Amino acid sequence: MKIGLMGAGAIGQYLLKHINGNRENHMTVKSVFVRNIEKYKHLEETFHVKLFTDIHEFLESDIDIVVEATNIETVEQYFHTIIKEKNMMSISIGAFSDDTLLKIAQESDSHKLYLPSGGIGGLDLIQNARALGNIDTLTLTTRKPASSLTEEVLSEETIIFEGSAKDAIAKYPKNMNISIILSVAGIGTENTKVVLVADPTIDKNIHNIEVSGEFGQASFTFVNDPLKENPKTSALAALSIYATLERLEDNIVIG
Ligand SMILES: NC(=O)C1=CN([C@@H]2O[C@H](COP(=O)(O)OP(=O)(O)OC[C@H]3O[C@@H](n4cnc5c(N)ncnc54)[C@H](O)[C@@H]3O)[C@@H](O)[C@H]2O)C=CC1
Ligand SMILES: O=C([O-])CC(=O)C(=O)O
Repeated sequence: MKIGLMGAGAIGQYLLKHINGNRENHMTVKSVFVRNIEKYKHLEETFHVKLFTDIHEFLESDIDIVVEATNIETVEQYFHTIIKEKNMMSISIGAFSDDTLLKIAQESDSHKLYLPSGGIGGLDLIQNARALGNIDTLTLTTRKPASSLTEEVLSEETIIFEGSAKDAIAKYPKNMNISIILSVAGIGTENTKVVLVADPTIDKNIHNIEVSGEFGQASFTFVNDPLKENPKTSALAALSIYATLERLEDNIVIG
């Protein structure tokens, strides 16, 4: 599988290292879309990729799928163009917090949109639970190191947000993408409740999901190590892209 990567930040460089640095898998990043060629020039030699700043040239390059690891605005800017030309995997899930882009993807008869689970898991259960029955409540409680959420110096854990996933992503676009994948898998952004806690005593990103409905009830807790290049981002988010890409080529589908 030939990959076109958008973004060469923490997740992007993790993917370059683990995909192009591993001869065992059947994936290669061929093209990388960046804003500043000079800044990332070194990647061309290290990972044998070609850098692009023009979206059309990037999409016309020798790639099968676009993997996005930039930010919500970039997805909003380029999604329409990309999905006409290629399959896309996107991790800046906040871009799908209203139905606009999801509808376009749903109606596309030529290309698919893949949304990896990112910093959480359990989305198979959530989708199963809502398939033929109701989900009554769905709540995400996220606890992150205070410094990744606020510039204020906090001496104790503080709830900095409580409300819907829709409002959570608007206020914390770099920290609440998981609230949107959870909503999309479950009962929508207005019905999914979020509590966000800034905790000065922890160095992990901890996510707790509580769900109840006709199926019964479930709770999950994820205690994630952050990526050292970007402590806002859990290593699991980068892994979820890598593993979702791998599964695309598998004959056995689990979950
Ligand atoms: N769904 C999930 O569970 C998670 C999603 N994320 C999201 O994943 C995305 C990437 O995260 P990180 O790699 O940690 O962020 P990062 O800030 O380390 O890297 C983002 C990179 O994108 C580049 N970029 C920005 N605009 C661009 C454009 N128009 N064209 C090309 N490149 C552009 C930036 O220069 C930067 O190098 C963010 O949107 C983040 O919020 C992060 C963690 C979990
Ligand atoms: O990586 C994480 O733990 C979650 C995150 O930042 C997000 O959802 O935006």
